[in-house]
Amino acid sequence: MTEEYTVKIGTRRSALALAQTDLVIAALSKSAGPSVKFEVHSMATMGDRDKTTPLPSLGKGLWTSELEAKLVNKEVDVIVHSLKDMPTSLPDGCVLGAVTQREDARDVVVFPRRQGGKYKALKDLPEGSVVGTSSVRRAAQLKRSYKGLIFKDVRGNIDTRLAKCDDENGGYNAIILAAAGLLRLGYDERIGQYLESSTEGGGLLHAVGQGALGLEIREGDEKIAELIKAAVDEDTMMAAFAERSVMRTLEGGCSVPIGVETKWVEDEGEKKLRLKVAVVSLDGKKAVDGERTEKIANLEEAEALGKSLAEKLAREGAQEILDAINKLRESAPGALKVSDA
Ligand SMILES: NCc1[nH]cc(CCC(=O)O)c1CC(=O)O
Repeated sequence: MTEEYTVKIGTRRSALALAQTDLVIAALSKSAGPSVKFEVHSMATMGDRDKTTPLPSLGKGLWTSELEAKLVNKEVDVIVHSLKDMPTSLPDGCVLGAVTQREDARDVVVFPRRQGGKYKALKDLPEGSVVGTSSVRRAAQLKRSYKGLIFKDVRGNIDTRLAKCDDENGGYNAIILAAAGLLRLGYDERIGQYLESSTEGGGLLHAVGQGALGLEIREGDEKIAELIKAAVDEDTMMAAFAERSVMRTLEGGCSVPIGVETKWVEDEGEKKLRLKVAVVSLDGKKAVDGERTEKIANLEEAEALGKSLAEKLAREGAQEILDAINKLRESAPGALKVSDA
């Protein structure tokens, strides 16, 4: 007889977080069968509640810590996170048990509806146009290529940000969002331009883990570890471990300008993982870029690839850039906000 039990799933309460949790439950139910029930426990985390403190000042676990406390005391058994919101070092007793198949990992430009499709790309925007993003990674990389654009904070969940973009009094001529969130919520038609390393006029590298979901579980919980294997996408998981290893090695949190891009490629007849990394100063004036392509067979090799490329970039100037940002964080946290508008 199959044992009947209930798996409690922790998640944030935003529309995107709930949609992502539904995707995971659908994947798990298929293999677990009818004897396993799923129960959703949603909550607003500090990052959801505090809408004014600059993100860099809220610390690393702003989207995750309160859910992890519930995991450790067994109020939930699995947490479904946007992988990019998960710090690279987890609390004692918590492990990243599964990474799901990636949605489009790229960042995208959304233009206000009132502009009526007048602009198709960032390079078409007139000098002095205002671009909304609260991410220093996005702003710093775009400042490299678009000297005439002005960057301004835009906070809130995806619906809030789209509304601010469309608001005539909001002052934005474009905002930057992750493709994954828009696609998962069915806002495909709002995507005005995809940004990636090869974008004409200037693109950017996405956040570590962007577009993938991370399932966090208790260390040693073999039953749940086995259950969630059904949600794993091996290629995404190895790529994500390489990306997270870059971040961990450079000791950057979500508030530092580190961009990555990973792709599985065919190289000399073999399948390899290509990892690109960019570390950029806040003003976009200094940047260190790197790329490496290697055969990767497991998570340890993926982490080793990320670590060795990160160490090389650190020696080539990335450490200097990050040290300057960390010094600023201590002396003037407000300076880490994006706004120069
Ligand atoms: N920082 C918030 C956040 N966390 C995950 C996503 C989108 C989905 C994803 O990247 O997986 C977003 C919104 C955004 O950056 O546009």
